[in-house]
Amino acid sequence: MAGVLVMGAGSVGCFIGGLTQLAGVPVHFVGRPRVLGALRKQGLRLTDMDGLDRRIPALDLRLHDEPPAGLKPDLVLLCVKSGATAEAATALGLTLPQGTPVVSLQNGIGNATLARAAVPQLHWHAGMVPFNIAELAPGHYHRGTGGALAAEAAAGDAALAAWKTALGRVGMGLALHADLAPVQWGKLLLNLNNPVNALSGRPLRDELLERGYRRVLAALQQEALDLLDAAQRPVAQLTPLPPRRLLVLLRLPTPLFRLAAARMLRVDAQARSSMADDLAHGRPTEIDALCGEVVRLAHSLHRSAPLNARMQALVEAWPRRRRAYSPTELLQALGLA
Ligand SMILES: NC(=O)C1=CN([C@@H]2O[C@H](COP(=O)(O)OP(=O)(O)OC[C@H]3O[C@@H](n4cnc5c(N)ncnc54)[C@H](OP(=O)(O)O)[C@@H]3O)[C@@H](O)[C@H]2O)C=CC1
Ligand SMILES: CC(C)(CO)C(=O)C(=O)O
Repeated sequence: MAGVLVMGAGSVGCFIGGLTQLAGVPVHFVGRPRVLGALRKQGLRLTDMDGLDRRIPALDLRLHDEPPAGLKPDLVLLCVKSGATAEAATALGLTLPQGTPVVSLQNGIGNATLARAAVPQLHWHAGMVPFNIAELAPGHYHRGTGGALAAEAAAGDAALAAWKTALGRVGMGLALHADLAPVQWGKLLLNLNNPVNALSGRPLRDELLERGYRRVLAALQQEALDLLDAAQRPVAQLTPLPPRRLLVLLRLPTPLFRLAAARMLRVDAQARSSMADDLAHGRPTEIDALCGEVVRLAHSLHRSAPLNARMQALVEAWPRRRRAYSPTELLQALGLA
């Protein structure tokens, strides 16, 4: 591949862009001063739970504060948070040649569709990142859970196939799907844990070891699954258990859950959801792209999604509260106690 452009050098952009560069592909990173400043000072360090520890010196990083004019990348990775999609897509549309492929590596269902509507001259692909990436220190990004990337691509798509080959050289999987919607909904079900994790104030592993938080997650997922069934939308299985059986697992008493969910608990002790980072830094969250998407699905069926709607309201009210919810408080706040 001649080159990849990362739009939004944050946790996902730096980690996946960095891996792509380690695979021998020239990568350009577009980001904001906080991250670019750190990368200029100390370069990029990538680590993971499986023992990866690689550095890219600052001198070898191509860093930009906006998409560089005249660049013709083979592929663009859109890695901004959902609320920044329209602005980032517009900036890409102003500089990139018509038809440039862009993969949205964002959570939620609608980012690629939104970007396509705003900038139809680029070739938008939905994508999915299954694992957690944390910024452990300025310029240091760490993968704390496992899984392979996924993206939507027609058979024979040259840009995505070349990226898949490149990622394979550094041990990262990329599954290509003709239709990514079932995978995106499967991921959204898992991301319904983001607000639970963010409001718990705890790392993912500690939060998942509290039955009260797991009961909240199971209730949010069950509401979403019932709606997906009613809408006849298929959901891909992204965990060892199918989504409905996962509900049973989540509701088990903790000693049983600990035994039965050993793979799910293979999470770095300090890993937190991306929404926990947003609350900690006072940034807007992606709650509307997660619980909000479930509420919109309900409305499309002339139904309601009261638990997801309530969870969205709790996250939106966080700036007025700023105190973590205990498992009992969260169950009560959702009317589940
Ligand atoms: N982190 C994770 O573990 C995972 C995240 N995801 C998803 O990936 C997406 C990205 O998340 P994440 O990497 O955590 O987010 P980050 O906030 O870490 O990274 C996004 C970066 O993009 C920057 N940015 C925003 N707009 C622009 C722009 N127009 N030009 C250049 N830079 C811009 C942001 O700056 P600023 O903050 O100043 O706006 C920020 O530094 C989200 O949809 C998230 O849900 C999916 C799976 C795992
Ligand atoms: C990887 C996962 C599910 C977990 O935290 C995530 O997508 C996020 O943090 O946004």
